[in-house]
Amino acid sequence: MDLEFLQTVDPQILVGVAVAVVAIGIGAIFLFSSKKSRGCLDPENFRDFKLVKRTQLSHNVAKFTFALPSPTSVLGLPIGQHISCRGKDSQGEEVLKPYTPTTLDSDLGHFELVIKMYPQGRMSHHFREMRVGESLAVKGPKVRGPFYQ
Ligand SMILES: Cc1cc2nc3c(=O)[nH]c(=O)nc-3n(C[C@H](O)[C@H](O)[C@H](O)COP(=O)(O)OP(=O)(O)OC[C@H]3O[C@@H](n4cnc5c(N)ncnc54)[C@H](O)[C@@H]3O)c2cc1C
Repeated sequence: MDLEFLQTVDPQILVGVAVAVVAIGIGAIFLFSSKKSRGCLDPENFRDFKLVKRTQLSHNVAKFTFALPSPTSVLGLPIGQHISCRGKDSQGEEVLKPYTPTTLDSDLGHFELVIKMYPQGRMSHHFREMRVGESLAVKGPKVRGPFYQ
């Protein structure tokens, strides 16, 4: 392509066109990102997610698939962060434990947890007893410092 004509154009006009192109690009990126779903989690309040599938992976590990509100919903958990799950232990006492979904926001409409269940584990009891159709109370993202306590 012959670009010689550019040498005849006023440099101020060229700068103006370049600024306009960059501004349109930034605007398009902003528009695209603001249209993305903001996710289904609330860091302050628990929300219920229905268990739609349970797959036993080994004698004490199972994959739990939970439905999001719509087939196009995303969980909205940033990579490296985790959720807080609420359940009841074998004594009926409330227990909260952190878990890291194995799905990403590229997985629409559902999220998965792979859970190892310990014989004496308090939250393990909750997951062991969970059946398809029941709901799990989840809040997040749960962010802590670099060291988990
Ligand atoms: C950031 C983060 C993310 C996590 N993500 C996951 C996840 O995706 N999937 C998952 O399965 N767990 C995950 N965990 C662990 C989870 O939070 C619980 O600690 C685990 O499920 C055990 O909880 P519990 O209440 O059943 O056992 P507890 O009641 O806390 O423990 C009771 C007994 O169970 C046994 N036990 C418990 N945990 C262990 C262990 N780690 N190793 C050996 N014995 C143990 C011990 O005998 C213990 O005395 C995560 C933890 C953190 C900090």
